[in-house]
Amino acid sequence: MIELRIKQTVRDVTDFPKPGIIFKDITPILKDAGLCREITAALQEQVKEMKIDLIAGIESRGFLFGMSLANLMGIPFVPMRKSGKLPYKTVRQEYDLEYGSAALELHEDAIFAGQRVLIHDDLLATGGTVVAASKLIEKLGGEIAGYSFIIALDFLKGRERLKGFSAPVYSLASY
Ligand SMILES: O=P(O)(O)OC[C@H]1O[C@H](OP(=O)(O)OP(=O)(O)O)[C@H](O)[C@@H]1O
Ligand SMILES: Nc1ncnc2[nH]cnc12
Repeated sequence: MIELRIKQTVRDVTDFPKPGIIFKDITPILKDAGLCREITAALQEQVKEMKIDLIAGIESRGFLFGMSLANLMGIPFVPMRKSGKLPYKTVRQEYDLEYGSAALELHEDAIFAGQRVLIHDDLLATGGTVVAASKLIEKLGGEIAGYSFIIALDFLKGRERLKGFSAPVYSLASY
């Protein structure tokens, strides 16, 4: 079962990047090409009945499987990046993290009004990042079709923060 494979492979790193945080390190997954293929296929299986025009992936770990998934589905991928990284005109949203604060940006021509967007990230924790990503998509007139994560830290209540966006939330492994 994919959830068990993911949990057996992810590495817990205590006190990173700050004391008290147990960091879910997905880099061991990336070394297992077979598991990466299975994860991408499982992510696709969860959303295959949905109408999705494009996938928006969140820097940096959301790029890894977000791009693979978009490629498998034959649809575009757009990167949502941390402050100051995108070269063209952007829309911007500040947010708080489990361990700090940051801002996300998106090229203003990345999404057209009415396009249905699947937001992908590796991990849902407090939901601060993905709420900021959702606001960026709505600023450009996009519709949020759903949310796709590999891991959800359910004890941090990120799903509850996403309720206001009325879109399904999928994950492959929950803690
Ligand atoms: O639900 P939240 O509490 O907002 O946390 C989840 C976010 O935190 C991590 O990213 P991070 O900001 O550490 O950046 P990285 O992907 O570049 O490592 C993770 O990849 C998510 O994007
Ligand atoms: N505990 C955690 N592990 C990995 N990424 C995270 N992003 C936010 N919290 C995290």
